[in-house]
Amino acid sequence: MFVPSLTLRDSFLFATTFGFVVHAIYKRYETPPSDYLPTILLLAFPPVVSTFFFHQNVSSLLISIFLSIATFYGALLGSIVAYRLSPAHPLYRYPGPLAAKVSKLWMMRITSQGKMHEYVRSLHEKYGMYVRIGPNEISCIDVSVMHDILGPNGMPKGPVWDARRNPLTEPSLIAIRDTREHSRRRKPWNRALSTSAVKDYEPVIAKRVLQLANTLASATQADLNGKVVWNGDLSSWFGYYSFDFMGDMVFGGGFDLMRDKDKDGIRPLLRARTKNLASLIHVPWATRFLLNFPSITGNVRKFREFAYGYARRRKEMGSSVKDIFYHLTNEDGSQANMQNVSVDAVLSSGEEAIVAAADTVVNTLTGVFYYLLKHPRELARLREEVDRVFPTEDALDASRLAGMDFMNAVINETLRLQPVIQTYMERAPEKGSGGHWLGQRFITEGTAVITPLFTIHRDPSYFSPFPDDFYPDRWLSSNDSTTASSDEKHKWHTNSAAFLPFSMGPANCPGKNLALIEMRMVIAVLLQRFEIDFEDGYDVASYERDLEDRFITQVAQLRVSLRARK
Ligand code: HEM
Repeated sequence: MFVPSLTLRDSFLFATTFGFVVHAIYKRYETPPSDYLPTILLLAFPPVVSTFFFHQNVSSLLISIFLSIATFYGALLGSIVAYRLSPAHPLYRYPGPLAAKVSKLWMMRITSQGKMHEYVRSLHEKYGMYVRIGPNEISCIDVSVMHDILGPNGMPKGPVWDARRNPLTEPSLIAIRDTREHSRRRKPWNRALSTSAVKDYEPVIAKRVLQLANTLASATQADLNGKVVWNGDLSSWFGYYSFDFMGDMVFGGGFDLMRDKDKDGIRPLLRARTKNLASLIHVPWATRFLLNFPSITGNVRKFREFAYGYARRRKEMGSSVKDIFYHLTNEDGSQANMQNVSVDAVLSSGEEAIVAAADTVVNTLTGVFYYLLKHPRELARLREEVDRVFPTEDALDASRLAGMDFMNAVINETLRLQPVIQTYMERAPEKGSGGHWLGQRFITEGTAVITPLFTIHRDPSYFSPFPDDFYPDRWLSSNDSTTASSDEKHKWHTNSAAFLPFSMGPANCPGKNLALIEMRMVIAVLLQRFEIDFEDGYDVASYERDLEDRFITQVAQLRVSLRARK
């Protein structure tokens, strides 16, 4: 067999050229590392071959290996960095931090610190409406193009969703990037969360809300001064409530956290899962590979097994009522378009429903009480509204609750300041489309765009004055897209087109109605039953300090003191 022999100089040239070629192949074909054969061929084969050539010139095998690896990977990484920073890159003109332009590892590091929302906001303050936050990713806060990004003629979901799905099973709705498949799988969700379906769920919500209020009332005890109080973390109790309700609606019951206090540790498990997945969003191509490491993604797998277990049980049990699972799985067989949905897809729907619904409601409810307790005047106004609308009976009538203007203003203002998805609502041009227009700007295929709500919702050009402060009044003027209140002291500017807590377009939140009913009932009934204050000694500043952006907002404790109202 002919074995070529190369000089030392040619060996360097060989390894360097291979580095450039492999970059070109990766750029063209985007081979993920989970495709093991191409990965081995591209990343291991060239250094092995060039080691052989180096060894023809250098007697030490170790030095040959070192020279080969350093030259090949040096050329590969150098080529990647040079391209990402060069005028040839389609995002060359977009400003942003150098490290972010070079590698996604930069944003991964920021995400791991839990303050991505604040960081992205600081970037927009420095660079403007459009910021390059990754080699192939921009962040956009230009409300005039939100329709082009999220709307019906916008773009499908972006690559972060590849990281939030199990690559070994069917993706759940939220992670489907193909527009047609998404629209097919979205139909049962629309049915399950339609106004008429949600009406059927109201008695279940009311039952769980009363259980929450009664459990807290019975937990109150006389303190040293003879006052009957309950001191504790309200956010945990919202977690118990929310899980119990979603357990009823998705799995036909089975969770009883309000009764048993999360003895199985479901909430900490979900929290750990959320944290693990958050950092992975920046390296979606590595998810399948990383899922093999229990230390990195053990919680992801464990939560999935837990949710799949309940979903399987619910599927075998069948339903006695039309709950969410009934609609999602086409239990009555009435939907022809659902006949081909696999068991895997059904099970992942169960997991998705819990994840999408539980944490979102918990964090928003906790935020509402945090802001109300910080603003006792607004708390008193809301209590007055509740007492006026429900003077004698429990506040459980969803249609009257929906008509309470100040209640809605308080919820809106909380969702403005503390959106559930703070940063990563991401979209990317459809595969094969070549790109997409955002107004006058063309975004090439391969670029992803995020619309960071935390930044948009606090932008003074959309919400003023005091965009960082809690002022429910800004929502009380007319419903025009840009409004100013007649309040003499403050002229409010509220651009409702910039208010997107439930997103917009074909992938917006189908659970909005359900979430609002759940939240209004809890808020109203707790205000009817209890006087509420921060617990003595609670460090109020810790709430915002400890709040984290883990793709989904994560709130820490909210320690309060409850006293039964006379
Ligand atoms: C305060 C409560 C909630 C907020 C603020 C919220 C917010 C959101 C947002 C912003 C999205 C879209 C993300 C994007 O555009 O990329 C979304 C999607 C979704 N939400 Fe919610 N959500 C809440 C509660 C719920 C509830 C109670 C459910 C019911 C089960 C639910 C189910 C879903 C589903 C299934 C999706 C995926 C939709 C799709 O991909 O087509 N959410 N949510």
